[in-house]
Amino acid sequence: MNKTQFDAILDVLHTVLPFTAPADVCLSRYFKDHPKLGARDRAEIAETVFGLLRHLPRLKWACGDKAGVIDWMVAYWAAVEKRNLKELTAIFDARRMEQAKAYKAVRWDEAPLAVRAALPQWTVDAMLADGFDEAAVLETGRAMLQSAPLDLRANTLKMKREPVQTELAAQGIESVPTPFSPWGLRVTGKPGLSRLTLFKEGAFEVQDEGSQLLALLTGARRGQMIADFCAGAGGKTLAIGAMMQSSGSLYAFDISEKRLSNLKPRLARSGLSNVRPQLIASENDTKIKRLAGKMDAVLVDAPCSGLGTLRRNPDLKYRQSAQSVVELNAKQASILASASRLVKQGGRLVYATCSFLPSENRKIVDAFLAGHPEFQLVDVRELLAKDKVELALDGECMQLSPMQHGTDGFFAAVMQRT
Ligand SMILES: C[S@@+](CC[C@H](N)C(=O)[O-])C[C@H]1O[C@@H](n2cnc3c(N)ncnc32)[C@H](O)[C@@H]1O
Repeated sequence: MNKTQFDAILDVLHTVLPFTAPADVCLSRYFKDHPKLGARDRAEIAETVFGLLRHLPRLKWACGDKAGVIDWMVAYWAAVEKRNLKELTAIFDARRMEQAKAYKAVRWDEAPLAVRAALPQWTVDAMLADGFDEAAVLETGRAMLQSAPLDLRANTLKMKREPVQTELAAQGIESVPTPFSPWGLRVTGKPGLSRLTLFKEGAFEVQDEGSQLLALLTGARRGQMIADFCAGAGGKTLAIGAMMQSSGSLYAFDISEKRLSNLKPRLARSGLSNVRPQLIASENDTKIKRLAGKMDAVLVDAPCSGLGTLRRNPDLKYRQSAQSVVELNAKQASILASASRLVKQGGRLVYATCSFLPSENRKIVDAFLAGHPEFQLVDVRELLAKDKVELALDGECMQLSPMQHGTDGFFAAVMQRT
């Protein structure tokens, strides 16, 4: 740790901590504005900012009410990272060094549950209200403190998984097949991938294994009509398009013009020609009504709290609240009901989120099924077994977690129109 890195971390934290913009956006902007920072400085800055965000509830507890950003940084290095304090003498005065020594002796086991789980109180309250016990809160909170692996999805329209792995190895990038997704590779370390010709030519996309499994659950096949209702920048659209081998029609709906425009370069790389991006005003847009009853499968990757991605986006736990989850719940129910109208007789409806809160997941599905007896829940375990995916799951729906599956915390329920 040197003074340049320390000052940069402090600057970035001052822009991130009001939580008015995503931390990764603030960080990218900072690096763009400071092009002279070297790769090692950037890595140290990013790791410390994200580490501090992950552990913030603990740091606030350890430092007390009157503390500020520098106190949290001292506590982070001393009590969480347990750095050799000598490393910090170039930056901190004697008073701060005394503080650092005191933080080193913090007893986390004496802290309240939310602090031990490194989650804000509202998240813990929501989890307890949703049926989590204390052990599950702790296990989930702690699992979300790890950094996430780097997963790729081979674009089988262009190249199968094994040759992608071989080509990457030839470039010095090691990877292993992901345990569940038939298209996934888990890369060692965090090498830059966007400069590779293999990437530019569309042989792979970066995509968490859990996200790949959501696409798999649509059961998309050649020649079908499929809708990705909340397509965003198209992570799952691209996977579904490859399953369809670029045949049939794949509608990519979203209300965000910006996100859909981010899909365009990815689509160009992918080689897919069956995707129809469609900007809609809301889930009740007339474009939806015209396609009612026509789709073989509809994926609803609903807007959600994103709590299942805390390994990648630790600031989300401060940017969401009990109130925002309630608002999301109403949106999720409305989107699911509207999207369901697209599904044809015998067709499949997949409801998914990247959250671990049952209020955003199973409760939305149960309420939908209660009001739509023409849909039946399908056991995800049977579908996955047919695809030869051996995944330990507790029920008919898929709830993935970093601790059990090594993926982000995705949820999916599959329903069929009878
Ligand atoms: C979880 S993100 C989708 C991520 C995307 N499927 C992917 O794999 O990259 C949820 C998306 O829902 C979109 N959305 C929000 N409200 C919507 C609505 N009423 N109808 C359709 N999409 C909506 C958001 O713009 C956002 O892109």
